[in-house]
Parts: sequence; structure tokens; C-alpha cells
Amino acid sequence: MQQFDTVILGGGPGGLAVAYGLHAQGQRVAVVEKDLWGGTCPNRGCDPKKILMAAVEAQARSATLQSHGLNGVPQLDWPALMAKKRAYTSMIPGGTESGLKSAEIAHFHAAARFNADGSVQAGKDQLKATNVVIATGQAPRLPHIAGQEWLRTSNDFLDLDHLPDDVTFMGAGYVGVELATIANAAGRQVHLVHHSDRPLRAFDADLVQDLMSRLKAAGIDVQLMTDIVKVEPDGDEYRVTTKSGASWTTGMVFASAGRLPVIADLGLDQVNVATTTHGITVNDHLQTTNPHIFAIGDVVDRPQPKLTPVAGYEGRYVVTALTATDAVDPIHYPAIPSVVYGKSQLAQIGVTPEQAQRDSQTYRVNDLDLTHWFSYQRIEDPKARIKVVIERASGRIVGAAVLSMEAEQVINYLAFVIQQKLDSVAINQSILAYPTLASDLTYFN
Ligand SMILES: Cc1cc2nc3c(=O)[nH]c(=O)nc-3n(C[C@H](O)[C@H](O)[C@H](O)COP(=O)(O)OP(=O)(O)OC[C@H]3O[C@@H](n4cnc5c(N)ncnc54)[C@H](O)[C@@H]3O)c2cc1C
Ligand SMILES: NC(=O)c1ccc[n+]([C@@H]2O[C@H](COP(=O)([O-])OP(=O)(O)OC[C@H]3O[C@@H](n4cnc5c(N)ncnc54)[C@H](O)[C@@H]3O)[C@@H](O)[C@H]2O)c1
Repeated sequence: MQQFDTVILGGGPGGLAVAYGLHAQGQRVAVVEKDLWGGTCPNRGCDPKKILMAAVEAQARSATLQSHGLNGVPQLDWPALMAKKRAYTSMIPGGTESGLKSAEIAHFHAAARFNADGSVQAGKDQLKATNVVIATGQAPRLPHIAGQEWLRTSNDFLDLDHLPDDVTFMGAGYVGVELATIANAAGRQVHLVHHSDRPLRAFDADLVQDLMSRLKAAGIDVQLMTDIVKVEPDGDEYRVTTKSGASWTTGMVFASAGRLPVIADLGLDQVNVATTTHGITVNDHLQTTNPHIFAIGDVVDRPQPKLTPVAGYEGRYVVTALTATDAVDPIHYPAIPSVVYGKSQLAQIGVTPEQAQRDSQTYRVNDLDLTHWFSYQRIEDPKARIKVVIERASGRIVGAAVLSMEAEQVINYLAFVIQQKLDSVAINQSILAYPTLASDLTYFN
């Protein structure tokens, strides 16, 4: 039995934020990881996806500038791109582990599980701690259809030696839209199949429709209101069949129909930790139904989007909660930006235009077509639009939804504007380099 102040289950962005934070405060901590040190984001999520996306973005920039004195659109070389991705990801687990080693943070490579006495079993090691933090994340959900065993996931896509000529994505959420965009840019025939009429449900419906039009214009076969019911081998390929009886052959089918919390094998019932189908139940101090066990990041059942910066923020909150001498306030989140990356990026933050329309006494919405604004005309962005939500009483921006090739930058500027409660007078106090995206900020409200 080894004794610690805090044991952390999961060595992803959430768990590592807790481990380093508590270690810096002088706690004896141990972190347990069953698979790849670093977790989903740097190994098989955000970072590898964004490495592939760099080539997609460069290709898109070249394509739109064909009428702008540029000749020729570069082609994606999948093996070379994958080699670049692997050069990055292959270093992550070792680099993360050696970081823990040099910080002298105890770490165990094993699937952790609670024992009935509340200790944590990590392989042959039994770890006893005053508190435990669960940060075990989510894993891809495989829909229950005939031929489920033939479905691949984002983990497979992001490490494919060979990308088939024709691929199908089942589910048009973040993962489906982003990976479909990459496969399409690599010159593959792509089917993006969604079961309802509302892909990317958390985002503004008008802007999602604009994005779907962009995906279709790029040649992606977007099928809404379509249920895939069967996948079966057909020679070297797979045959996909829908509920309406339509069918086609495709090289690979990827389940991009959401992710599920990793909770099944943790022995949570032994330690009185309640869960729902969405994850671990926590209060507004991120404490589970067992007061000595906390949970953070993708594994928790909370309404905040499941994103790396959110996992890190929750990790830092738990560090404060476990080291403060006085009682800490409930967790309060700043406005959280989310971005669906691609040739056209879709981003959102704060009060949504839909919420604003429901409460039009409090908010107004500026729906601006930015396509002909200099910043977007310069790069020949085919469609740039922003809906800015403004609080009537203060005149301040409190939310926005953006579609453009530059949305990831615009949304981060707006994150500062919203967080710092800047009104247009305050923004005008700064001299911002012109002509840039930042210098557009004063015209949004
Ligand atoms: C394809 C894809 C793209 C994404 N892109 C973005 C993006 O662009 N931006 C963004 O912000 N977010 C993105 N995300 C989401 C982001 O990866 C997650 O929000 C983030 O990784 C959550 O961190 P976490 O620490 O909660 O969980 P994870 O990173 O999933 O880490 C949990 C860790 O716990 C380990 N574990 C599980 N069970 C046990 C056990 N019993 N014992 C020990 N260890 C265990 C797992 O192996 C894993 O390493 C993406 C996700 C995917 C899948
Ligand atoms: N850019 C980013 O920040 C980024 C990128 C990828 C993933 N993520 C994170 O990972 C999480 C998971 O992403 P995701 O795309 O897997 O999930 P998601 O929940 O965003 O989307 C899955 C979609 O699939 C649909 N669906 C469910 N069952 C289906 C079926 N049988 N057939 C067709 N469609 C079906 C759902 O209605 C949903 O719209 C996201 O919520 C996000 O937090 C973030």
C-alpha cells in the first residue's frame, strides 16, 4: 500500500493539470494512465487533427486565391501528411511521462480501479489517498447497428496508413464534419450521413446551414435525415444500407456519432459514486456523490462543452479546492469558445443568437455578412458571416456565432472582449494594427 494526498485517474489534459497543480502546492500525488500518456487531445484528438488541418487550410487558401494572381491548387499527399502527424504524436506519450518523471510525480501505467476500501488498484500497486480525482475522459460511441464490428472511429482515421478513395461518416457532429473535411480535401469521395435535420446541434442553425452548403459545394455527399442501419463487407469494400433502403459501397465507415464517458470498469459502485449515461454526477464543486472523490473533464455529466481548455480549467479549480484553507466558491465558467475547424470554420461563444431571440428584451442580434469586408475580401473567403449578440442595457457584446475562414481567431478576440466586459468605447481606446481581424472588432456592435 502506497500513501498519497491525491491520486488522479487519467493522464490526459484534465488529470495532468491536477497532478502538476497539486504537486506545485506540495502535495504527494500519483497519476495513473492505462493507455497513452497525454490522453486524447495530443494523441488522437485536437492536435493530430489540427496538424492534418494545416494542409487543408493551406489548400483552401490557395483555392480561393486562384482569381487573385495565384496559379495551381496543391494536392494533399496522405502518406507524407500522416508521417508529419506521427512525427508529432509518437513523441507525446514518452515526452509526457518523462515530464512526470523529472517533476518527480509518482505515475503508474495501468488501468485504475477502486477497491471496496476506497483505495485505488493500479495493476499490482495499491494506492491509498485522502482524495481521488477521476479524469478518465470519453471514448468513441459505436452505434448499435448490424455490422457494428466493421465501424472505425476517429482514433483509426487519425492514424490511417491508407485513406480509401471513398469513405463514409456516420454522424455530423464536430468529429464527423472535421474529418469529412480532411478526407474531402485529400481528394476522396466523402459521404457525411446524419440521422436528424440538425447537424452540429449546439451551433447556430443558419450558420450550420451555410456550412453544410460549403461542404456540399466542396463535393461532400451530405445526407440528412438518414439512418444507416447496416454495414457489411462487400469484396474489398463495405456496403452501407440506410433505413429507407438506399445503399452504396464505400472503403471505410467511421462512427462519428458521439462519445461516451469512460466509467464502466472503474468500480464506482464500490465507492458510492453516482453516474448517468452522460458521465459522473458532480456538484458545483466538481465533487462526486462521494465527498473525497472529484471528477473533471470529459468524463463529467455537465452541460459545458467537452473541450481541452474546459478540462484544464476544471483541473485548476480542483487544485484550488483541494489546497484552499477556506471554503471555495462554486465553479464559475467564463464564456467558452467552441470551434469546428475546416476550410470554413464555425465558431461560437457566450449567449447564442437563438437564446437572444428568445429574450429579445434583454438582447439584440447583429447579423452581419462579412464576405465583402476587407479582411475577408482580401483572402476571397467565399462566405463570412457573424451574428453578434449584444446586451441592450450595457451595449456590450455577450455572445457571437461566426462562420469564416478566420473564425478561430475572431472568436478568441471576442473571448477577451466578453471576459473583460469591454464595450466599443473601451475597444477604441486600443490602437490595433490595421488592416487585421482585430481592427474589425469596433464595428461589431
Ligand atoms: C477527434 C477529436 C478531436 C478533438 N478536437 C478538439 C479540439 O480541436 N479542441 C478541443 O478543445 N477539444 C477537442 N477534442 C476534445 C478533447 O480531446 C477532450 O475534451 C480532452 O482530451 C478532454 O481531456 P480529459 O483529460 O478530460 O480526457 P482525455 O484526454 O480523454 O484523457 C483521459 C485519459 O484517461 C485514461 N483512462 C481512462 N480510463 C482509465 C483508467 N481506468 N485508469 C487509468 N487511466 C484511464 C485514458 O486512457 C485517457 O488517456 C477532440 C476530441 C476528439 C476525439
Ligand atoms: N473542434 C473541437 O473542439 C472538437 C472536435 C472534435 C471533437 N470535439 C469534442 O468531442 C466531442 C465528441 O464529438 P462527436 O462529433 O463525436 O460528437 P457530437 O455529439 O458533437 O456529434 C455526434 C452527432 O452524431 C449524431 N448521431 C448520433 N447517432 C447517430 C447515428 N446513429 N447516425 C447518424 N448520426 C448520429 C448526433 O445527433 C450528434 O449530432 C464533442 O462534443 C466535442 O466536445 C471537439
